[in-house]
Amino acid sequence: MHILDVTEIDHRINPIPIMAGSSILTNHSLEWVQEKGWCSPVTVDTLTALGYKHLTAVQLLALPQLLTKANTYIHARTGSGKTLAFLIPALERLKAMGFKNKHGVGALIISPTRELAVQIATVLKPLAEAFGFSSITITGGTKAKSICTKKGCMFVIGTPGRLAETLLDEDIPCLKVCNLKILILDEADRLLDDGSHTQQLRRIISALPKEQVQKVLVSATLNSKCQELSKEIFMADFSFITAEQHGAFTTSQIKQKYLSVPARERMSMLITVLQTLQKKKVIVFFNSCHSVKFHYKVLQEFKLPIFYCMGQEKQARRSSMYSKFLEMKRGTLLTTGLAERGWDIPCVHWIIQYDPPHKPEDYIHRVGRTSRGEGRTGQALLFLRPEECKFLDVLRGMHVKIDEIEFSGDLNDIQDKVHSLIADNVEIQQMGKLAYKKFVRAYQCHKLKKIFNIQELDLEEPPCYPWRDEGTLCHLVPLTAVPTTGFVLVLPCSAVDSLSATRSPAGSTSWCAPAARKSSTYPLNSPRGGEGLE
Ligand SMILES: Nc1ncnc2c1ncn2[C@@H]1O[C@H](COP(=O)(O)OP(=O)(O)OP(=O)(O)O)[C@@H](O)[C@H]1O
Repeated sequence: MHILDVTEIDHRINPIPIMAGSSILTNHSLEWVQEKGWCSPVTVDTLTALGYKHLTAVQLLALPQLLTKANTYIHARTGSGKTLAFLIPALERLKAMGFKNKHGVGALIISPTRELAVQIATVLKPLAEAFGFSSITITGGTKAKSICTKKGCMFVIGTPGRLAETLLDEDIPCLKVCNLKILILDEADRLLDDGSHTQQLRRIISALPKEQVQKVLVSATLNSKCQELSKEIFMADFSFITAEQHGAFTTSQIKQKYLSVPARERMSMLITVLQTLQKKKVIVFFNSCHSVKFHYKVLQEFKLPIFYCMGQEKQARRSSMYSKFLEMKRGTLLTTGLAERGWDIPCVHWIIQYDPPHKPEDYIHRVGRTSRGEGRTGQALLFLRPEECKFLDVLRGMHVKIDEIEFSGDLNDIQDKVHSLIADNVEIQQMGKLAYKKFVRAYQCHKLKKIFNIQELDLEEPPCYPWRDEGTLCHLVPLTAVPTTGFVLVLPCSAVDSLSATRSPAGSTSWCAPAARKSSTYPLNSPRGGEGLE
């Protein structure tokens, strides 16, 4: 396989293209690209009207490469302009071959989430209109009738499940794919890593022509597993282009930090951090929807400017929360893996990973939601329990530069407030129990089991939520290992009976207020000279 990287642009294109420092842009103007014959005046005029002047490195690499019709993997760090890198050549190729709306679908773009599909459609819209090309988006909830417009469907963008259903539906004849020329998988590793997506992808591919379709797979993290699987699914060879000379996955403009916080202090620490960042635009990642809801409920009580958006909720609410956050100047969004990939939300100042990412690649995509485009900066904060700090070695192995941050301050007041809030509110208790079950389940299924090992969690402290119950932790550890002091505990009778120190007088399911706990004070300065929160 031929691997073309950014150093090779220097041979192909003079002068050396990359702008100084951490810029994602090249020195090459749109006019220069047009003179090379790589794009038409209509592309240049439209992009210029939108405020673009130069191509980014990945765009400069992808354009001549994709015009050759070769099957290609496109790799470049998060926020470096991969969307236009695959859209511009697709438009140019269809134009060059005289593809018309009447020929049916010319380019099919698949994305793992609805939000990302809509985002790609938004980037495509002005360009497609300028070319006179039609485009439609097919995601969960799209009605078959609305698909067949008079304008046609030259570009189709969608999510795997709904696309598979629609393309295989013979009652929707306007979606003619027999002339398809280009198939693009955005966030390809996510699409190929997920069993249900892969199944839908296979169904889609079965409906496409076997010959003539150029396949383009795009991601900031194209691992070898994804490359092997794609070769098997498509039965094709690929070229690999990367805009990263030193294997970087994220821009150096993201200041990445971590906090080592014992389990019992995590919630108070999160509240403290969010109180400090009230005037910033922040995304906080959790590992389950139940965890998002539980933390939302608790954080609301601290009058923080928060809201949530996650996968398992009605599309209308999800879309409205997404649009709201898009427009906001400040505020905190609590979310799950839904927002991990591709979201191009302007001016996000901070990314907080409260629950560890499921895979190292997810870390890269999560922090990549800040510092996007040219000249933008941002910060990322990873919460780790002390026993999880081995994860830092994995990140550093992926060229992630991450420093420790420490706080000064006493968390006791907030901790007391959280405990009494939970003790007084049955609804929050129930939400917390569910969240805790999901947390344990997610932890058990973690891809990096040697690091995120449920058996190695500090069982003297509650792992994440201030209680455990028989259905979750007690089957994982001998009951004797369950601590009897230092946390709020809700246990069913059987478990409570064996924990005399926490037994309620009635002997029924009990709620025990926190007993004496260690107080913790965080020194002001980071040992490695890191900064505090800004
Ligand atoms: N040539 C360009 N000049 C200036 N800004 C650009 C250019 N191309 C793209 N951008 C901006 O860069 C930002 C990130 O682009 P895009 O969403 O395509 O990134 P990406 O590489 O797909 O990121 P991710 O891997 O996170 O999905 C967008 O806000 C976009 O407007």
